[in-house]
Amino acid sequence: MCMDSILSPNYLGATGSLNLNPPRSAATSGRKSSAVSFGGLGLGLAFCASVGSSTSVMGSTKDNSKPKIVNGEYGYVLEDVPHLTDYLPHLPTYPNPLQDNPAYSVVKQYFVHVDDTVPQKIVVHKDSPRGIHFRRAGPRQKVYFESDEVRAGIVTCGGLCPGLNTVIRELVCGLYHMYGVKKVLGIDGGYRGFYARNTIPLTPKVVNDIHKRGGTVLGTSRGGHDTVKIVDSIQDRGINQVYVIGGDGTQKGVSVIFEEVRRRGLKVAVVGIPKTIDNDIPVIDKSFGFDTAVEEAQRAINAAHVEAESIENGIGLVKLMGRYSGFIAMYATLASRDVDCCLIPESPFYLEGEGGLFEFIEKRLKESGHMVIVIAEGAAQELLSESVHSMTKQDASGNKLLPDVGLWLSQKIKDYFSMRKKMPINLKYIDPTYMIRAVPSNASDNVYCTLLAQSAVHGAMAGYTGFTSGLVNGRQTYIPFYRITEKQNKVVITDRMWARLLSSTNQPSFLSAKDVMEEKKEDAIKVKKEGGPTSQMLEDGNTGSEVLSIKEVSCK
Ligand SMILES: Nc1ncnc2c1ncn2[C@@H]1O[C@H](COP(=O)(O)OP(=O)(O)O)[C@@H](O)[C@H]1O
Ligand SMILES: O=P(O)(O)OC[C@H]1O[C@](O)(COP(=O)(O)O)[C@@H](O)[C@@H]1O
Ligand SMILES: [Mg+2]
Repeated sequence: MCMDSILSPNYLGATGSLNLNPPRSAATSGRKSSAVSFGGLGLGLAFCASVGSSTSVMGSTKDNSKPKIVNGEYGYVLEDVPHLTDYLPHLPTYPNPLQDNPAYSVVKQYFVHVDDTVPQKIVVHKDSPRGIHFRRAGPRQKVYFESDEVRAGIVTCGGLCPGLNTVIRELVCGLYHMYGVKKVLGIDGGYRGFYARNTIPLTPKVVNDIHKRGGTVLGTSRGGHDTVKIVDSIQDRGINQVYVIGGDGTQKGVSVIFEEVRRRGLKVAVVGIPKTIDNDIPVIDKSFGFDTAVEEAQRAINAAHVEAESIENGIGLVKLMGRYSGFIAMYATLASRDVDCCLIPESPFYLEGEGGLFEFIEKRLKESGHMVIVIAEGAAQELLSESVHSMTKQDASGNKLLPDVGLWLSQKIKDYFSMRKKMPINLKYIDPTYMIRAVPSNASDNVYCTLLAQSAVHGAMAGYTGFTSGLVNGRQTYIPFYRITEKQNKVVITDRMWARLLSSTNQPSFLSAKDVMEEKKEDAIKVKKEGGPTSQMLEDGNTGSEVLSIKEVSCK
């Protein structure tokens, strides 16, 4: 693939008329901005806006980096996303080119109404407040970029995930075909590619077939996030729309890039697209590639089952990804029905004694002569640290490197049954870790990636910035970065989904009744304090459909 020179930045912008992002020498700390403006956004809600923060662009002390919260009646809250006009109030607008596009112009109400928002909670009680809402994604009547003014940059960061190439493809094609944007650059090899590599020119022709391949054609990396160098590069290359595809770490990175872009007063829309095989990003219904990963995991589970049932006292042990969240293991188990026991980081277990794992294995082997165990990579870490001498190592992004729980558990099971119980077992350990994330995305993930990418493009063209494009309750939305980065999404083991898993595998919960009661009591206290509904899931509000949603509302 041919490379664009690192030394040939385009400072001028194709229109040559209004250049808001001149080279760095001219773009020092002082730059214009004043009051936060909702003018261009048509925020016609009769609500009070509480906006604030503290940039000092062009000497203005107007506070505009705090959350944009709009309060309405009956407890309605809009957690809005920033807009370029928050700090560049006099930007010109242009009619959306889609209005002349025959494919779209026939669609009734194609443009999203300015007041459309999506509730985070869809299960409510008679008296509960309307709660948090996010801005609905989609094309707007007016855009803040002319087609030939746009120079977009796309980067993929962190671990691989099925669908990365589809998102890249649909960003390029969406920009090109919907908005006539011809200049799109791929950043090579993650964040550090902004300042250490040449860019890769992307056109619909170049990306035409990439969705059929796993991985990312742009390459990826961990570490290397240097905010100043990245924003210098954005400025030097004349990039004015940045699309960053990545997980929790990446979204933290893009949020500081956005802050720096705003501090410098640049007309640059900064957009995150959530990627994580572990599904550990909060708020969104699920992350792209997750379904594909769960589907691919079935192959490993099937193999483990075939091996286990073909031999006396056969045990198939499968390790699946999930550093802190056991979603892949949980959904792969629920989908398979061949799994006898699923072990995840959120549900601590113990090996020996009454109600422990060994007792359950013995029981299952006696009942059916074989069993399949699925374990998430982050499970049992507290047990491992007791018995494995492990130095705490980190990857380049600062993520803790975990010792192999699958190998550890295999050894423990073998030692216990063969040496101590004198009960011969045949254990086969399968580790499909990288196989489930290196595959191309399946059909439904491809559709999901397309919607995410197109929503991101519509948002940037409409001047929104500092947002992550995400699916909430089945609707595409724009979510402020802080909502995505503030916590990790985890399986809630006191929720119905985990209960369903337990009733499907009939494994022990490894929780004594006392523990469950205590957890419920803590939940009740929290609810009382916060005045919210009855579970963490209700607070998160991720409901979706019974089958499709990852995080489910439950009433305890
Ligand atoms: N707190 C942070 N602030 C800024 N950049 C970060 C932060 N955490 C991670 N990053 C950067 O984000 C990129 C991806 O992070 P990583 O944790 O490896 O993967 P993921 O985004 O998939 O979780 C890396 O280049 C890393 O340097
Ligand atoms: O070997 P690598 O590339 O560091 O990836 C391993 C890790 O990537 C993950 O899939 C998650 O990574 P991300 O946070 O980058 O999505 C973990 O489950 C796993 O521990
Ligand atoms: Mg991560």
